[in-house]
Amino acid sequence: MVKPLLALRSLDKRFGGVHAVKALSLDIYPGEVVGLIGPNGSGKSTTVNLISGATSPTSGSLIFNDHDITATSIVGRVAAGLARTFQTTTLFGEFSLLDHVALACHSRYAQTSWADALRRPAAKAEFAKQMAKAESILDRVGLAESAQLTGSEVSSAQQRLLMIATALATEPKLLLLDEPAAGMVAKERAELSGIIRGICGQGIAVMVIEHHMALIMEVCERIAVLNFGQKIADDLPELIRADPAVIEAYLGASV
Ligand SMILES: Nc1ncnc2c1ncn2[C@@H]1O[C@H](COP(=O)(O)OP(=O)(O)OP(=O)(O)O)[C@@H](O)[C@H]1O
Repeated sequence: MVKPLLALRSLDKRFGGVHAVKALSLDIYPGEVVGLIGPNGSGKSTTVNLISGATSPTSGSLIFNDHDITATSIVGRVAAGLARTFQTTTLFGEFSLLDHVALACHSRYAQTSWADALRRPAAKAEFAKQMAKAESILDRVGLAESAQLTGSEVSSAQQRLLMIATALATEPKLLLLDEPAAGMVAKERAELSGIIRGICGQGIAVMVIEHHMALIMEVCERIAVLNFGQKIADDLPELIRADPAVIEAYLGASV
């Protein structure tokens, strides 16, 4: 039997009087694309923050790749193979797209700063390897032709793809995408769907939080639904679409 890559076990998060996430249990398996949907304020971002380590649970635990990561730092989680993007994009204005991804590749850099400073052959070889890796990642997200442009010279959709590229540079086993299609038009969303499929095709599990239902229904193999912090459904897209509780809480007449 395949073991889950990530297992959330009765996760609870309270912010003072606000009970943002309630006894959430959820499994994510290697290479699958799981959607997390729900109305505004239902706890989706808090869940991503709990998984990425940006916030700690009030109770409950997280198991990742057979290890309990409940108390593991963000850096430790990235090293273990967890990466995320954010609802808002953050860019270094003067950096090219290639620079952004190459910088993110440093999380897997095999040489020491001393070897770099002394320009040892092994450090030069590692640098060349990391630049080639950065170029290949930009190609995977359709940004190869824009590699030398700065972040401010590309469209907001391309900036969002760049955020995915920098997350991929950390070589994740699980990628969390927080509203990746925000601000994208139909053509850009279609490209994003293909990119997400390509990522999971390489064995990386993806969790997508997104309000754009057509994208979620098209790209996800499974969808979990939150309402008032509680999971109310976790099923195949076609069953989620027809689930009366989900329709009442969230979908309404939108699908
Ligand atoms: N740092 C915080 N301090 C206090 N309350 C918070 C904090 N973060 C989230 N909340 C509250 O927790 C609840 C869940 O918020 P969360 O942002 O996780 O929902 P969401 O489903 O991601 O919403 P949206 O779709 O609008 O982004 C909300 O009531 C929110 O106001």
